[in-house]
Amino acid sequence: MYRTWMRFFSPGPAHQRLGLVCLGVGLQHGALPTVGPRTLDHHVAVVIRSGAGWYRAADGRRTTVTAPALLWLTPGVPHHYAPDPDTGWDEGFVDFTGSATAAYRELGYIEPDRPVVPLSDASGPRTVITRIARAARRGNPLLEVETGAAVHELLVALRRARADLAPDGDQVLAALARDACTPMSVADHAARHGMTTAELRGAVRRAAGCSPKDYLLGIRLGRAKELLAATELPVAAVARRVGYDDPAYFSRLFTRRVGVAPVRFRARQGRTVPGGWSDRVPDPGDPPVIQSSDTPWTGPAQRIGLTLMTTSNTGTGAVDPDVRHELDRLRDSIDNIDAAVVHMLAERFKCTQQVGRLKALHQLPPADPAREARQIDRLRRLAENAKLDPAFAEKFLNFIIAEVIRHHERIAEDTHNGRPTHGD
Ligand SMILES: C=C(O[C@@H]1C=C(C(=O)O)C=C[C@H]1O)C(=O)O
Repeated sequence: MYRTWMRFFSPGPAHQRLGLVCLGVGLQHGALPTVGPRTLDHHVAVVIRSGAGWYRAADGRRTTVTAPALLWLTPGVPHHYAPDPDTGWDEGFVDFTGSATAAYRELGYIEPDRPVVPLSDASGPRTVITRIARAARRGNPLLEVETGAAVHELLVALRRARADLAPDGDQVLAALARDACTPMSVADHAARHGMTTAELRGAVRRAAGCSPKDYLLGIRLGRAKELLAATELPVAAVARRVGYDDPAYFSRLFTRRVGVAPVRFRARQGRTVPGGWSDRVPDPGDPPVIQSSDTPWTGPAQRIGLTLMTTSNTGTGAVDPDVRHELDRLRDSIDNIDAAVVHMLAERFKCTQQVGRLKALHQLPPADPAREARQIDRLRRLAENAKLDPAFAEKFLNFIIAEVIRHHERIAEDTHNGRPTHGD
């Protein structure tokens, strides 16, 4: 016994030019009949979320398939598979084609040589397949574009769910991303992970589909674009902030990859920022949010029906007195801790102001990315030991350091212009 549901579509030439089109989607479970041997002219991702079965390749080799798993059916590659008749399996499949599949192969998202891919969890890909199935309803005027866009998402979800790539590669990438803007070389990064450069290259290629150099360049240029668009820092300062001592070299790299020079990129981004340009370095991991305030806010969000919470929802209403007591007790401690945090921060800023004045006097740059990288490393370790989220600790330190650097830049400016420095 089995149950099956499927839909097929025939996108026209304009949709084909999008680069990726969905040709069909299906959801089925039970002891499904054997598929093949057959060969297709397009791609199919078969995501098996429960059950077991087998897959036989063209050379006759048989592989056991245990959920959660992915079967790749790729053009021109013969395949033959079925669930075990006793257990059956539960699968979702998506048929697709298009010129973009070549790039996905190059990036390692589709591997025709590895038709059976163990997944660590099928729920992410399955959610996307269900969305495609919903978009496939008859009469949906956006069907082709909506399902095509979802195939891109499916490829990302499958890549993320692959059991073989999980923690190691991700950890290496996370560490590279964290230190991407320090002047560390690829060899330095490899050494930090106890790897040879070749091993690092292999790990990054498997995890991100590109070389470490390319991966670091992508992050550095992204950060540089943010600084160019959101601050007035001179290009040389932007170059330094993202790890290049030589601004001319930075400009050449930027121009080659982005297609326009940094100054030109900034000019093109030129737009009116409410409240003017900011000299604060925005933290990409912590985008600005609209704060709630005591005065009712009458901005566009309200005009579209968004209301911000402006009062405490644990006020004087009907709360059990014991709960109220416990809440008050905890909040007393929170208030004390907040006071200590403020006092400690004030002391820290007193020290950093002195560092700023020393730097200005001796013409040292306001920021020291290598020192920051060491501090972040240390703080993450401390956070881990203290059972605090290391990513949060890193964000918190970055937030403080950004403010310190802003002070240092101001002190340097004041010193060079002969003005008395701030904070005296
Ligand atoms: C305070 C300094 O200046 C900057 C601010 C830092 C901080 O707040 O800890 C660290 C490194 C510098 O980018 C310093 O160089 O020590």
